[in-house]
Amino acid sequence: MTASPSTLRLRRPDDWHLHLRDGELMAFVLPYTSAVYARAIVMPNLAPPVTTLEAAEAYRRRILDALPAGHDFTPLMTCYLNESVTAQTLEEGHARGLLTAAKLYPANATTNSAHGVRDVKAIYPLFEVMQRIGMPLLIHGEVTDAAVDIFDREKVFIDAVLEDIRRQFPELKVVFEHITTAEAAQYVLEGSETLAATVTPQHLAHNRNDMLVGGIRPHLYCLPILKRGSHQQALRDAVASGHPRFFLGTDSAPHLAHTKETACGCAGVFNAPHALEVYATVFEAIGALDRFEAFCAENGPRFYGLPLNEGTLELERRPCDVPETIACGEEHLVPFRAGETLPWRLRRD
Ligand SMILES: NC(=O)N[C@@H](CC(=O)O)C(=O)O
Ligand SMILES: [Zn+2]
Ligand SMILES: [Zn+2]
Repeated sequence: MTASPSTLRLRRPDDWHLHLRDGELMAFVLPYTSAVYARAIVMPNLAPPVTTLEAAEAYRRRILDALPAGHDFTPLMTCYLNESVTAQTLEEGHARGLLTAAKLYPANATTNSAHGVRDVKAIYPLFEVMQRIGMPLLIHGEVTDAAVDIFDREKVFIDAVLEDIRRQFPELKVVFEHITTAEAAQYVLEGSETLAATVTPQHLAHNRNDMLVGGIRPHLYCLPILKRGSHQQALRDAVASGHPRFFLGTDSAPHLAHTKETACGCAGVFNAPHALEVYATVFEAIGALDRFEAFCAENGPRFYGLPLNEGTLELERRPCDVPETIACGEEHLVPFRAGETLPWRLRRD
């Protein structure tokens, strides 16, 4: 590959961490993802959360029914773990191909996680089953103790919770989702082949100064919260290394603008419209364009044990203007990088 190519052709990517929401908002945001990605791991933190096969099947059907004509997209469904979920649900859902993975949210760690897990050890019997059947465990890795500083919650989670899960269930596939710290990157780099991580475009492109210096930018507020620049650099180093167990997961998490631009704003970045262009910009900035396709389209399916996608897409070196806002019915959404011009543009035929 030349040092500064004018186009990037890559295998069609997948998004291994996505919030599609439900109802009208889901129908509105879905095409941004389904136009680009062949598959996405669909997060189950609806209200109420997806904890049964009936709920997962009905949600999957609603997503498929909302797909625009001509979009070739497969939603990979997940189950929200808590004390109400049965081993039978996971086994049967996985055997039927309905449930690809299950998600651990520590109770109250993030948006719609009030029904999450209070005592992780109480669901160890479910991990036992998942390990046996080869069903990946996806983790929002933050402790929620009031005494732990918000900037330390991911780092503390590793020793307080994750390390014991890894020791007790070494063959359980674990995805440490949306990692934000040097400690998490290091933990995955040193881990066995059953441990992987997703990395978002916002955590690669930004640090907490971007969110807080010169005014507070609520559209960069997400969880886990952006960390200091040295952590951003560690994430960049991890993906630049080409390590096969780091892969694309946008964590696109739409919230209507008025719920973010308020005294107590929601956490979540709506990045589905231009996540791929931002990832490309970061990979170029760190001199890792030769690792870009594997990050987007190979490492994820290999970890999950799924086939690589067949099609390709192309990014062109042409200015791409991101709108300030995107109207959504009477409301609006503010996309990631609103009002900016990105150096890469996805070719949309
Ligand atoms: N990332 C976020 O800040 N928010 C996500 C939840 C999550 O992924 O933790 C959401 O559902 O809004
Ligand atoms: Zn999360
Ligand atoms: Zn998320």
